[in-house]
Amino acid sequence: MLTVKNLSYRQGMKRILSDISFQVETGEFIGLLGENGVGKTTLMRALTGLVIASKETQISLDGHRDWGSILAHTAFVPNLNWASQGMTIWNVVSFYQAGYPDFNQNRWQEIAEELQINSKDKVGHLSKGQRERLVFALTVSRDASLFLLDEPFGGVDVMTRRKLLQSLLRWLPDGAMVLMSTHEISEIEPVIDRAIILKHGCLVADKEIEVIREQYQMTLEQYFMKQHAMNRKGVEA
Ligand SMILES: Nc1ncnc2c1ncn2[C@@H]1O[C@H](COP(=O)(O)OP(=O)(O)OP(=O)(O)O)[C@@H](O)[C@H]1O
Repeated sequence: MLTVKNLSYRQGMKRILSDISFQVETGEFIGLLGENGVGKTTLMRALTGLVIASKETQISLDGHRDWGSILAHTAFVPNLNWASQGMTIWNVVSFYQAGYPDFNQNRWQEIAEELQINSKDKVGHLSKGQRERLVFALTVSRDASLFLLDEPFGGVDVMTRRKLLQSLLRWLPDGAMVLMSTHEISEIEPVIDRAIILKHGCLVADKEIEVIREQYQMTLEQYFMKQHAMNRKGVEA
């Protein structure tokens, strides 16, 4: 289980994340939604210690509170900036494999084949979409407990995106927790269990999809638009 309590983050004078608390149960797939700049990426970076959250913040993953254990069980590839342009994908994978003992070679091969990732290609020669596919494949190839997927399919064409979402459920290890940010709300709806919505750096909604559909009789997109229309006091603006 992932528990996040009172997560806040400031950059200089600017408050980016304010007092965010939520839990992810074992096996849950969470959609992290919000407009551009609300703090989705920053939240994921804070969960991996890449940005230092305020001292009140408490994060625990499967009972672990120290960063060493949290990172060992969390799969997150924020970007490929660490790889030099001249490295081949094969080099990148070897590097990654050496750094993560839970790297699942069989899964990597299956994903790489499905995504038509050619291990001989150089990182510097990849298109935006191809880089995203590689980041996605590296992330999902780990036998981690928590998977942080930050807009994994932004530059990927719509047909591949849909196929990947379905395959993702098959590829993930049993009991895996997923936090995935996306702007493709209707595409993510069929696969997620719960939606967390951020607005102005605050968590404004944390709802199960079943509740949104059955109790509120809304699609996720309708629910998202409704949250978007609310002002800070929870009244429709
Ligand atoms: N490198 C940076 N330098 C300064 N401010 C930044 C930087 N990166 C992000 N921010 C600020 O942090 C806030 C949150 O950004 P973040 O990237 O987490 O948002 P996001 O919800 O992931 O956005 P998007 O949907 O556009 O990817 C933004 O409003 C931005 O002003």
